[in-house]
Amino acid sequence: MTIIHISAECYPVAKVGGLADVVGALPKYQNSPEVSSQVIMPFYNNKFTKENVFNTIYSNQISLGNTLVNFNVLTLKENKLEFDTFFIDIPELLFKDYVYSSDDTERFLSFQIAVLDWMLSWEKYPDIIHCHDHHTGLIPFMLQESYNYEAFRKIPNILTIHNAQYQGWFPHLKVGLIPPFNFNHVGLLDWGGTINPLAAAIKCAWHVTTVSPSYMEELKLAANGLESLLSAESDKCSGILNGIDSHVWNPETDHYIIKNYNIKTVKAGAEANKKYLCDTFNLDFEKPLFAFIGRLVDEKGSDLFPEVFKLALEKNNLNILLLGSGNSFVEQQLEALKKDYIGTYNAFIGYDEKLSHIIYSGADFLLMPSRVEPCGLNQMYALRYGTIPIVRSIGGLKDTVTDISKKDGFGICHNNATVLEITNAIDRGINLYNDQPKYKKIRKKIMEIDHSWDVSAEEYIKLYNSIN
Ligand SMILES: Nc1ncnc2c1ncn2[C@@H]1O[C@H](COP(=O)(O)OP(=O)(O)O[C@H]2O[C@H](CO)[C@@H](O)[C@H](O)[C@H]2O)[C@@H](O)[C@H]1O
Repeated sequence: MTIIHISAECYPVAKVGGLADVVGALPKYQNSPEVSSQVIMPFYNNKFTKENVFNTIYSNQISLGNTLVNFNVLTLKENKLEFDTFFIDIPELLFKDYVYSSDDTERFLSFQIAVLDWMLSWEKYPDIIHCHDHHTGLIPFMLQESYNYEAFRKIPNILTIHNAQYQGWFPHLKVGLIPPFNFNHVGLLDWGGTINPLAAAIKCAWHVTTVSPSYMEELKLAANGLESLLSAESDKCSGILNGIDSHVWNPETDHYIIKNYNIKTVKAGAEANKKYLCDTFNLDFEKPLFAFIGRLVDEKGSDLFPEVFKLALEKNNLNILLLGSGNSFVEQQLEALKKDYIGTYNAFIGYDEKLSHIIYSGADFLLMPSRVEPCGLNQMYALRYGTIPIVRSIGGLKDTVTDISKKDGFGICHNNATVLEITNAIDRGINLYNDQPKYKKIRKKIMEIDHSWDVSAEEYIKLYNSIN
């Protein structure tokens, strides 16, 4: 079976968030003697593409409306990834030092057309086409409706929704950019009077998955306008929980962290990493360290942090360290807080993969007060590194973290994303930290939880077989 994943991000080539982690791991775990799982993604102008050498295996032109656009398909000369990866190089549109921008309609539409045009030249077509998020959401529509791609009509295709907040909307005025199709079916592109690639994919894909079972149920109630569509299509929808790449995210071998450790050596290992963080960010080693890593957007509850942090830091019994970027007003507030709590608070506004690994290993608690969390990978990384997650019970967080008050519980959960509930949850964390025997027992227990991709990758294979 040949599976083609089509995505805007893939770790370690290009990462903005969790989409990259999933697309960079799932194919590895799907590959077997019977299965070849491959990735097609855009060719960006970034660190990875600068540091690697590529071969051009195909060149052609696509029509984007009336404009002819040149594209190349590239492969790595020396592929160190554990799956075949193909890069669509469209010099004037995709080859930028960013992944997303304001002209994404043209950028990702040209990417999707180039992928399908190139696939037409293949001797053997793939068995499954697996699309990720709205950037590839017009592919299920084009496979079903575009005259150019009639040869692909029988290939089962899947859409995975990593985040339904973003839908890729663009006005009907631009419909001419999409390759010719039966215009009687133009309604398939529409949702609420505009072209909505995510909605089109939900309508046309053979099956739709979300990255956790709870998120699928929640989307039927709140999906940024797509609730009724997801309810109507629910027969072909299901949730499959993400896994983590337990080779990349392994405290025993992680080359980013200061000291490696396993379940037996976690005390010394976690302490060495915490010490590094305290020295680097001027924090107090003796106090528990609460951390946040992620995009500073409302979905993650980050707008609540300035108030939450002030209230918590006033008590002077903890440290807080934040790594993230996003909303500039929140960024400014978090920066401004630094001068008031020197010695117990710090924030690194930006993106830093290495630092994120050190934080997962050196922090005592990881905060995730998300308003929306389709799956969430951070809590699973935290568990593997022995850092106790403090989460709002929503989406994938609800599916992966059980409160310590329950039988076999190991995390701290709260029901609402409010300042009061988050500060209460932090207080519960401090109480747990002060009970060191209990804290250490839980730390060992969470490191044993297995969230590797093995189970979920198999679930996807079963799904492909069922729709084939
Ligand atoms: N400033 C920074 N510096 C370094 N690393 C940073 C960083 N900000 C974020 N990261 C990293 O990016 C990843 C974020 O993963 P998430 O699952 O939390 O996020 P995201 O919301 O992007 O993904 C969406 O897709 C994923 C995958 O399906 C779902 O789990 C999730 O719920 C959904 O919102 C983690 O690897 C994290 O360490």
